[in-house]
Amino acid sequence: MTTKSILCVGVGVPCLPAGWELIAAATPAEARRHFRARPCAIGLLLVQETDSCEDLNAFLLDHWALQWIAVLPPAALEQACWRQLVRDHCIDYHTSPVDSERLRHALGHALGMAALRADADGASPRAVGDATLTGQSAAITRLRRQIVKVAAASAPVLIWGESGSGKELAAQAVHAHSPRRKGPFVPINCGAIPAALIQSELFGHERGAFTGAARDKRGLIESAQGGSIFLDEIGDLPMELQANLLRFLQEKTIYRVGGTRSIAVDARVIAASHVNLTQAVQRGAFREDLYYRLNVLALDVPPLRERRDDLMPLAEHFFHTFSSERAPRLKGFSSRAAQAIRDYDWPGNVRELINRVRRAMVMAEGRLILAQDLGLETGAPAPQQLDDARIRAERDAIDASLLRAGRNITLAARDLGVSRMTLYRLLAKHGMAGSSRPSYTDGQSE
Ligand SMILES: Nc1ncnc2c1ncn2[C@@H]1O[C@H](COP(=O)(O)OP(=O)(O)OP(=O)(O)O)[C@@H](O)[C@H]1O
Repeated sequence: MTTKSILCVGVGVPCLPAGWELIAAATPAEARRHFRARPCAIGLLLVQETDSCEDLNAFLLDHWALQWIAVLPPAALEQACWRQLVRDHCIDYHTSPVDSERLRHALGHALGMAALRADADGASPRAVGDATLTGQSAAITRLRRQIVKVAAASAPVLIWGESGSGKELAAQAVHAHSPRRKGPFVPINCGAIPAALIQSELFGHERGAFTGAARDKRGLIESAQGGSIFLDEIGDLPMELQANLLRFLQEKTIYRVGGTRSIAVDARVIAASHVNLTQAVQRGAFREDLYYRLNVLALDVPPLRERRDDLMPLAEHFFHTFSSERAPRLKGFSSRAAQAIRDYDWPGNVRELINRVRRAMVMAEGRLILAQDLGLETGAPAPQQLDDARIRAERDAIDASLLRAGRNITLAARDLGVSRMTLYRLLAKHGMAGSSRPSYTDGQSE
C-alpha cells in the first residue's frame, strides 16, 4: 500500500492531485472487495441523490477506520439522512462540482489525520508494531504466550479460527514479535483477489507476459522480502497456485509470470484459514504436501463464545477507541447492555462485536448504550429466546445459501428471495461482511 492511496466509492471521480493512487469502486459492494484486497486509510464518497443512504451508511459503519470525505450534490444536503451520514462518518464534505484546490487541501488534511491516528493507536491497516490482542481470559493469555514462542522460530505458521476471531491480528503479533519485525508485513486475502489476477499479484510478472503487462512488476511475495507474508483464507488458493507456493516454501525462490530466472525471496509465510484444511485435503481441494509444509507451527484462535471473560474488556476497548473521535457525549454501556453482551453467542466473533459497538454508538440517544442500540434487546425470557432463534435461523439460512451458491452474492440472494442489497445488509448485520472475510463474488459486476 502506498500511503497516498484513496478508495473512491461512487461514480464521477473528480480529478485528483498528482501523487494519489486511485482505487475506484462504483458501488459499495465493489468497494468492499477492493478494500479487502488493498486496504487504505482515506476514502472519498461520491454521493448521487439516487443512492441509498441506508446502504452507504451500512458500508461506512463497516469501514469506520478510514478518514472519509464526502462529495454531495447540493440538493442531497437538504435531506436529513445525508446530513446525518456526513456528521456520523466524514471528516469533511464538499458539494459537487468539486473545487479541486479545496479537495487538495482536504486530502492533505485527511492524510495528516490518518497518520496521527496510526501513531496514536496503530489503527492503520498496516501498522503492526503493536498488534495487541486485548483480553484477559485464560484462552487469550495462552494464545499470547504461544505467539511469542512461535515468533522466535522461522518455520511457517498456520493459524486456524472462525471468521472474525482475530487470525490476522494474531499473524501481525507473530510478525511484530519476530526478528523480522523491522521488515514488511504483507497481508493477502487469497479469496479476495480475482482468480485471473492472483498469480501475477502473488508472483509478479515480466514485461510482455500477457496483454497489458507493459512493465515488469514485483509480486506481493517479493514485496515481503525480509519480512512476513500473511496468506489469509489459504483454502481459497487455486490448485495451480498451491503448487507454486509449495515450490516457494521448499526452495525460497519464485518465478514471475512470463519469467525464466528464479528470484530468491526471504519471507516467512504465515497462513490462516477458517475452514478445516484437513477436510479440504480429504476432498482433494487442498494439496496434502502443502498442508504439511504450512502446518509446522499451528495456532488456534478460539471463538469469542469460548472466552466470555474477554467480552466486556473488548467491548470497553472498542468503545474507548471510537468514543474519543466520534461520540464524546457517550459514557459507556448500561448494565442491561453489558448483560446482553455477556449472554450473546457472537457467531461473527470480535468483528461482530466491533460492528455492534460501532453501530450502537451511532444509534444511542442517551448517555449510555442500551441493549437495543446493540441490536441485542433483552426482555422477558420467551421473546428473547425467540429473537435469538430468529437471528440464528437467519444466519444459518444465509450461510447455507452462500455455500450452495459458491459464495456468489447474486445467486445466494436469489436463493433467499431477497435483493443483493438486502443480502449485503444482512451480511453486515450479522458481522459476516467484515474487511477480511472470505470473498463473496458479486455476479452482477464480475
Ligand atoms: N483480541 C483482540 N483484541 C483487539 N482487537 C481484536 C482482537 N481480536 C480481533 N480483533 C479485531 O477484530 C477484527 C477482526 O479480526 P481479524 O481480522 O484478525 O479476524 P480474522 O479471524 O482474520 O477474520 P477473517 O477470518 O474474516 O479474515 C479486527 O479489526 C481486529 O483488529
